[in-house]
Amino acid sequence: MPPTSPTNPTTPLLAIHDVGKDYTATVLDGVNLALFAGEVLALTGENGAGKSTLSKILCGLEQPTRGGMVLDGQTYTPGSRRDAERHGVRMVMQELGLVPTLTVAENLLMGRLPHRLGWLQRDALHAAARAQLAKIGLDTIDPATPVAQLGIGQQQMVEIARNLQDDTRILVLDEPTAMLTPRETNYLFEQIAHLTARGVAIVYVSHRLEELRRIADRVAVLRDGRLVDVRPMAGMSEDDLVQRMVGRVVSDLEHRPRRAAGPVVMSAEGLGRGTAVQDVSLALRAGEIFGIAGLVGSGRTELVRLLFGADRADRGSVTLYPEPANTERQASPAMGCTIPRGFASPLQAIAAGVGLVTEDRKSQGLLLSQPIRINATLSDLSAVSRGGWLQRGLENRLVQGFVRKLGIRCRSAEQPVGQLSGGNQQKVVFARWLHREGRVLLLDEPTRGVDVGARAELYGELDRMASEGRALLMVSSDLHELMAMADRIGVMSAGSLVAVFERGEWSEQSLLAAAFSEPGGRAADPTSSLPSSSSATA
Ligand SMILES: Nc1ncnc2c1ncn2[C@@H]1O[C@H](COP(=O)(O)OP(=O)(O)OP(=O)(O)O)[C@@H](O)[C@H]1O
Repeated sequence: MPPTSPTNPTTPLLAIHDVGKDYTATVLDGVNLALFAGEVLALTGENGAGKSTLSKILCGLEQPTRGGMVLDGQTYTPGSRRDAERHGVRMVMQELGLVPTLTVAENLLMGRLPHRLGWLQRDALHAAARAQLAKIGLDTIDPATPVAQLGIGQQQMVEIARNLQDDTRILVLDEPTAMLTPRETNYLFEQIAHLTARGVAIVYVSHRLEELRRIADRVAVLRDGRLVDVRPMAGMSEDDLVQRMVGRVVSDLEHRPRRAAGPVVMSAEGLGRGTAVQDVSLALRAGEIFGIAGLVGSGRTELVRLLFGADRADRGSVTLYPEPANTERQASPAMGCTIPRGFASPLQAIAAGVGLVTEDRKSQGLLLSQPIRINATLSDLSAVSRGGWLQRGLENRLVQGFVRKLGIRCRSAEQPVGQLSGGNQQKVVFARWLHREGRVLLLDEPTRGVDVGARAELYGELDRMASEGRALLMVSSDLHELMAMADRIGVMSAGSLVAVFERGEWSEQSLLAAAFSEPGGRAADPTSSLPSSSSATA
């Protein structure tokens, strides 16, 4: 039963009739869906199932090829985002729409800035902004702060606050918590409860099933552009949800047995940059996954960037250890090569066998207008050439293998990457590193936006890489994922590595407590038992 609306309990606020969308292929077909005032409707499905396309049609960013919509009894054909907003239909997209150089207040009230005799009324502006921020528990943010100075989680919250207007009737949230801390997520959920009590309908798009179960009244599942199920959330388990999404049982988070760690491959000693990363020391061992937990803004991503040479450290060093002559997996006292302040550039890191997968697809250098084939093999042409000649057959076989293994949803390997859904683009980024010979792979939120079925495939690939003796470092906001996959978990807080737990030592609570702790509290020495190193300039 849909929840009752304050105005009318049975008539939908929005009715979607037989909506279809064709690009070069059909990506939505025959979608019929009713949205009721005051409900949270979860929209879920595998990567490429059509969730974003349907959301964009609701919000005027795309127009349907077939079918139509009725909003409150009136035909609804929004031709643009502005048009949809005039009808009270708003969307918080994954890509933030804020202007970084403007202040929080200016972003919040853009287009509605209070003026008097041509002068901007700053006091009125800040008062209005404060009221809007308070709605979402952001009372501590100064409305005069330029958005660029906020952390990414806070920016996401400002984006959400911007869309919480009094005239909002339908709010579409696309993966809204991807960047949020647990505390910010709670504020958001409280705000959603206020909105639904006022009769606002929420469409909530997410791959985070536990969130969907927590917040949604009903769930709609898309598969291959078709709506395969709409039902009340009450009584649905996560397994039920997964089975409806992918049509099979997926056990993505089985806990791995502890891996046998080999010698140290790479270490950091007192690595730091400004206050973002403060003197971090750690050692990555062949055959193990070292997890990094921490809140948004704790320095996790910055640490990975220093290890990869994407930013240059201003203190400390990185040491690389040669592969031991014997293949036995035991800590070897080999001499390492120490690089003061770490790699000078990503090219240097890649040449040394260090790779990076991040969830930030923009910085991955995906060539959006180029086919999947080119993007997947670009990072290592030697894998698809012989004697300096590109071997088309070899390339095709390799790429077909990735597409099959990772379930990349595409027409063919020749489809431009820019036409893929977000999660499928992420799989292409990952595919790049599957065939590369490398000793260390750094992963920053590698499964963000990736659906549950594909995530299981990625976990299998990480297992394989570890068993082949690669050292993996994996940053993740998903503690369950880290606890299932990692052999050790380091926790960052305020730029410092404040604790390192061995498998079997941690609990969700202890990891969270460390993430919220002040640096200088509990600390472990993660470099104990490091082999010796000699200083050298790379
Ligand atoms: N501009 C476009 N041109 C061609 N195909 C497109 C375009 N935009 C999206 N598609 C295709 O439409 C399908 C649905 O994509 P959509 O982004 O709606 O999926 P999604 O369910 O939101 O996926 P994800 O979970 O990865 O975000 C995909 O196969 C995608 O490749």
